[in-house]
Amino acid sequence: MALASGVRFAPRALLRPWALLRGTTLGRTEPAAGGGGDGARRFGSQRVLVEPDAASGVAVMKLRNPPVNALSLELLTELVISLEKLENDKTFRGIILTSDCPRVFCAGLDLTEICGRNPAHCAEYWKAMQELWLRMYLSSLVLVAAINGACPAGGCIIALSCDCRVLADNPKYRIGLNETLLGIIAPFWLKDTYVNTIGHRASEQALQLGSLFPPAEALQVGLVDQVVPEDQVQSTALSEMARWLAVPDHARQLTKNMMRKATADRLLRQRDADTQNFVSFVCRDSIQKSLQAYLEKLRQRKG
Ligand SMILES: CCC/C=C/C(=O)SCCNC(=O)CCNC(=O)[C@H](O)C(C)(C)COP(=O)([O-])OP(=O)([O-])OC[C@H]1O[C@@H](n2cnc3c(N)ncnc32)[C@H](O)[C@@H]1OP(=O)([O-])[O-]
Repeated sequence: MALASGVRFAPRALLRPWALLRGTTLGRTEPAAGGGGDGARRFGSQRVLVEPDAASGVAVMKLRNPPVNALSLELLTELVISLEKLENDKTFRGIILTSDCPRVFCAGLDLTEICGRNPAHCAEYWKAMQELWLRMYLSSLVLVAAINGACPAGGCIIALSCDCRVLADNPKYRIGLNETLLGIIAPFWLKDTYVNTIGHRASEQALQLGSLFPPAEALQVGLVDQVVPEDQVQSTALSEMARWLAVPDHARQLTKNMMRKATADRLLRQRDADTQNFVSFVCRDSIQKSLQAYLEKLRQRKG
């Protein structure tokens, strides 16, 4: 992690994301609607669509893992690879992260990845979640979350890993860490991310209660930076991006690193132990039962 002026500090080779790819189509490049030169070409994978604009140095990254952008192992892996690709391309200075699925930004962990699975699978999955958080939290790029749908649990963490959040003003688009309501516990690094964003007391309360905040409350508590009408989420995210990009990269990057490094280092120091804790916890019979019941409730709710 070199910290010289302008040098990117995101940790490299924390994992080998390619090794996790199973049957994905990452790397596909296709002309964006409207055509154009290289700057208008979009690329991505089955579950992550990247629309780069070389002229502005900003790429829009869209999650598209229908129906609810649950963070499957494949989605986590494809996100890490897309992020790495943009980090390594000096053309880009910022990413706007948004959803391609209607009404949902991201439903959080894909519960089918940790329910009824063996410990080895849960461990592989958790490492991929850690990896994405580390990459996003320490990214040298400006990340703006354009939250155009519901944003619970792991979805909230993805948003909180960004530098700035714009939420659509729709009472159904609630955001927060609701883990306790599923009978599970946010690990320390999710808790730290929450505390770093909204402070200790508000986190203590919201984490225990599993609070999901509607837009006005999310703004009030500081979980998001702006709440705007749904049709203005993208344009507001672009304006926010311009504000962040007006700052010289090296000064902003080093400041970001100064603010976030201790939190990320805490996980880096105990990644294996954190994985073991997670696996032994979610593989307990009682937790598996809670997760199964929650999934069943979600499936029935649909009907
Ligand atoms: C400890 C670690 C920290 C992190 C913890 C977490 O993230 S824990 C995660 C905490 N996350 C939550 O508590 C969020 C739970 N989800 C929700 O609250 C809602 O789905 C919604 C508000 C996101 C969208 O509402 P909507 O009315 O637009 O959609 P809908 O409700 O009709 O669902 C459509 C389909 O998607 C399915 N499915 C949904 N979520 C998940 C999932 N996470 N996984 C897998 N599947 C999921 C659902 O079963 C249904 O499947 P079916 O029947 O088609 O086979």
